[in-house]
Amino acid sequence: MHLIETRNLTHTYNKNIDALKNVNFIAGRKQRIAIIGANGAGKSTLFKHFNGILKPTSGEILIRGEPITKSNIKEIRKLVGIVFQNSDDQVFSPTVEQDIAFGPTNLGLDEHTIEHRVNEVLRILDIEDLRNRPPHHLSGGEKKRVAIAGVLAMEPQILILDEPTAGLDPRGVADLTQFVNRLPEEYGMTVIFSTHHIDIVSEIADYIYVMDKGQIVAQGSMEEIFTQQELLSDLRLDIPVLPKLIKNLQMHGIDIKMAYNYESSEKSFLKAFGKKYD
Ligand SMILES: Nc1ncnc2c1ncn2[C@@H]1O[C@H](COP(=O)(O)OP(=O)(O)OP(=O)(O)O)[C@@H](O)[C@H]1O
Repeated sequence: MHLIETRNLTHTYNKNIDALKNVNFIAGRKQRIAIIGANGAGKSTLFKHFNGILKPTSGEILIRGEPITKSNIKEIRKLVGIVFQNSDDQVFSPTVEQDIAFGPTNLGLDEHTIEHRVNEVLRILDIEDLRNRPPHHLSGGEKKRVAIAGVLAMEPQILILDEPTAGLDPRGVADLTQFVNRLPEEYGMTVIFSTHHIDIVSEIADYIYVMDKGQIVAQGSMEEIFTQQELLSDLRLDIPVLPKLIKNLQMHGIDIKMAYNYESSEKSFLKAFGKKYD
């Protein structure tokens, strides 16, 4: 049984905008899945089906093998946490601490557990210094971290991040990359994220879906996706800078092994230049 499965999921807005067309998507335990696609491809619409915010026009969405119904929607929202693109809509309490406590409080947890969870996510996201600040006065990147903390405090099994790096500074992007990479092993979570920041895809994802005009047009490992440069370019997408550079070097006759993320590229470069990697 898959954690999330969609079968020919189709969504039409206002009876005339086909935002999703026959989408077949699968997410398993402890996966890190990237969904890439140009503006309007349907990424956010797909996410809104994962916890029942939207209902399919046709087709199915199954969470742990079951369709979303009135009787299980509360349980499903505990299981699937979504951080939306616009963090403004997700932070609203007088202080950051209260804001993060909102979800766990709604789950009916006791005070001690709530306090523990709030402290834990403030630490994980390195925002302890924001604890007593009003969230609506925070910067965009700070708000984003608070929004992620609020969802994480509910300890979802599946974390959905809609463009998580939008508005983050370079250090924020690096921190987020590191943080997301730890979630599957340390917390057993599955992470599904969309992004226009292609270089983080190669640092985080172990599986990629490519969307265009409401459809999944390609899916696979980094190697399977990033070797399709022409398709990506036709869809207004790109490949990460490191494999692009390595490919150019190979075309200039340099004997260097293809790699996709920073760590494996470093190994490839050191080997190509006759240096030992330790
Ligand atoms: N509430 C809505 N009502 C009508 N049309 C909508 C609504 N939300 C999205 N759409 C349309 O559905 C299509 C898919 O939009 P969606 O937001 O899912 O794309 P996206 O891939 O997340 O885009 P982006 O990268 O710009 O965030 C677009 O054509 C969009 O204009």
